[in-house]
Amino acid sequence: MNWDDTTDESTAPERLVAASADGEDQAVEAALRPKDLGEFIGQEKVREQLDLVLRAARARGATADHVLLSGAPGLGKTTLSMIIAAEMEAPIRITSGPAIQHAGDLAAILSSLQEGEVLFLDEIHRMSRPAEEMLYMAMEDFRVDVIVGKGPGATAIPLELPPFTLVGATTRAGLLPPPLRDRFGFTAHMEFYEPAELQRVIHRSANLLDVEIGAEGAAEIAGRSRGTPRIANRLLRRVRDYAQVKADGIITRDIAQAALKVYEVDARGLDRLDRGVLEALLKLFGGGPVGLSTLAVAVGEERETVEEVAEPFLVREGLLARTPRGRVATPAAWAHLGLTPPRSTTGGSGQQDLFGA
Ligand SMILES: Nc1ncnc2c1ncn2[C@@H]1O[C@H](COP(=O)(O)OP(=O)(O)OP(=O)(O)O)[C@@H](O)[C@H]1O
Repeated sequence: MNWDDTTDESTAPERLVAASADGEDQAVEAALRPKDLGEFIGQEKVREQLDLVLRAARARGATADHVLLSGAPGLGKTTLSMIIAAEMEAPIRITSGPAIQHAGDLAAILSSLQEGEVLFLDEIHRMSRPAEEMLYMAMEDFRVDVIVGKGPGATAIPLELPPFTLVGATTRAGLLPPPLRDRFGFTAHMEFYEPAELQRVIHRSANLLDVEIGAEGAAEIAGRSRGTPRIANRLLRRVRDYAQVKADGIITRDIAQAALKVYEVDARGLDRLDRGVLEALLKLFGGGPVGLSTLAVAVGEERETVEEVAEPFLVREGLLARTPRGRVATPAAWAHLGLTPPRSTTGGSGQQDLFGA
């Protein structure tokens, strides 16, 4: 089982609230992708800046500058790369860092690009080192040196490339070596979406999927979508199923609530795993501090699952804090689970207070 919420796109997530794409998402997403910047919801600053970059390039009759998109999975990086190509009326080639293991793989792709083509390189931080170094020269001088032969007899044959636009995407901009980061003319950081923006995403998708949904139903789904359009679209599809089977197909607030109860996604977007971690922290350890390993044993999960899958969202939501003494629940966590903190627990800072230590 792989519940990786952050980087590994190769395995299907089994959680409804996972931000990475599963097989069904991939099939449906193509139909739901906004096709131009006007249709792209939210990310106002990124849209405005990108619009300027693309318009200016078009006016000059030039290829657009290389673009780096950073942000969590499911926020729209692939979608934006396709929009860049569409706005530049250019073809697009899509690949990913892990798919490029050798510099030769990259050379083959680069040398077959057409003039002005957009090359979308997802998970660019996972490319191999030699490929990365080849990319530096390709981005800057539109040239690569292809090495022919091995050992002392090896020779470098320079190969001219047509001008192209590289759109790199990464969930971890901090992992990119500065020489690579510096070669992008435009860098955009994508933020999590506000509930009102997700509501618009849901209405748009419902329209495309021919699903009837009220404003309150959309708000209910938006609030549980963890700031991520991909999750919003996935929850919408599951709620649609419920509405079809249990009601007249129309998504109201009551239907959305009842459906998401069945799927165990709570009002804040926490699923069974997230709630299990919080409940253990509160009920078994009085809100902490408790060590990660102990917490993991208590919920019957691997350390890594708790640390990498459940905790990032709990921390982002301000429900859990990682402190040097261990994991600690915040007052918001007690409130969310409807529990009363032990009297002497101030700000969730813990067991020590509780036992007068
Ligand atoms: N701003 C947006 N407006 C409307 N729909 C959006 C928006 N951003 C993303 N989506 C929808 O969310 C889904 C996921 O988007 P996309 O595949 O572009 O995310 P991503 O950031 O590339 O994810 P990953 O990093 O996992 O590849 C798509 O189906 C797309 O339709």
